[in-house]
Amino acid sequence: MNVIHLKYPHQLKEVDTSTSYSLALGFFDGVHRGHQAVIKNAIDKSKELNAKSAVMTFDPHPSIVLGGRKEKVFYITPLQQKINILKEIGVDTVFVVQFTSDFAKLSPEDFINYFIRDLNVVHVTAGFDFTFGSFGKGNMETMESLSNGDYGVSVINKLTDDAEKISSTRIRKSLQIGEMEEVHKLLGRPFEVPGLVIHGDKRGRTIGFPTANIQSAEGSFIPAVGVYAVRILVQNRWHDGVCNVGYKPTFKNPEDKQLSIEVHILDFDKNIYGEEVVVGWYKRIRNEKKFDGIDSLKAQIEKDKQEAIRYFQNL
Ligand SMILES: Cc1cc2nc3c(=O)[nH]c(=O)nc-3n(C[C@H](O)[C@H](O)[C@H](O)COP(=O)(O)O)c2cc1C
Ligand SMILES: Nc1ncnc2c1ncn2[C@@H]1O[C@H](COP(=O)(O)OP(=O)(O)OP(=O)(O)O)[C@@H](O)[C@H]1O
Repeated sequence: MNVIHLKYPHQLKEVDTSTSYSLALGFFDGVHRGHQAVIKNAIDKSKELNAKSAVMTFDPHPSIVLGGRKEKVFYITPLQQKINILKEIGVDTVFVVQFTSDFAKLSPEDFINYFIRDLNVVHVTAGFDFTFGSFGKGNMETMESLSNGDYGVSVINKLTDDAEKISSTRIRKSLQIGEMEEVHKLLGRPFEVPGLVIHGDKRGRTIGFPTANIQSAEGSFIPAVGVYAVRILVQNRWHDGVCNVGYKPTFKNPEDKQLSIEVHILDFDKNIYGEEVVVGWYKRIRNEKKFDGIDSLKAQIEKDKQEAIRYFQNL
């Protein structure tokens, strides 16, 4: 898959203008099921039209440049992870447009001239609520009416779950409260965080539950503090586990606000310090709490482990 970075006013040096594209348009944070429907349509059209399939996304998130959002925007899939997922889906080319204030000021007509016509796009796919151009003045009707027959347009209907639109905003809210089963359902795959196994305090093995301490990749969002059933990808194999996200109040001073992510991997006894891993999040089991001694903590972790085992047996 080809990744092409563009900045307005852009140079088309990198873009092979003899190639035509069927383009899916949007920010696509999370590449959730709604996004997948948009991208699938662009891929299907590319085959019909003998064109390359492409996704145009933006970086950073428009809200960072424009402001004006009530809720905090963090990335469900930071750019590199989004690119990896698009590659897996089978997209031929990803255009990453740098979202600057000059870009944001483009009129809908100019956006179409520079980013659709100049790139030799023969078909545009976006969702029913896609807007573009300064103040979001352009919508999918504008996209169609400004085409002059130069490109075709597909508008994807609203994909809902429980009668509510599947959206990046909705998924962010679920992540913040640790609703990982909901996130899984809306994304169409578990939420994943890549990271590195680092050294912890080495207390885990002394209480019978050794843990891999994970330093998450920069820019990753960590679900709410608590205990979760997770899977962890180690050396190309997924293993079931139980994960604690939190501050270990049983052992640590509450002032020491150092958030840790640690996974007790089931049936596993290898040394994996320094390994790059991916944590896949499935189900929130409980909140983290302060226990009055090691024995009660151990008993609770054993229960957490049994709950994770049951969960994965029924998945
Ligand atoms: C499944 C699981 C649940 C945990 N729950 C708690 C908890 O509720 N409260 C707490 O203080 N620590 C909790 N811990 C963290 C343990 O205190 C921690 O694993 C232990 O201190 C070893 O960590 P270290 O060697 O990295 O310091 C949990 C750990 C695991 C694996
Ligand atoms: N549930 C959905 N059904 C159909 N199309 C969708 C859906 N969600 C997003 N899209 C389309 O996918 C593209 C990318 O959308 P965008 O990145 O704005 O995602 P979003 O989930 O709507 O985000 P936000 O929560 O920030 O509004 C756009 O063309 C958008 O219209």
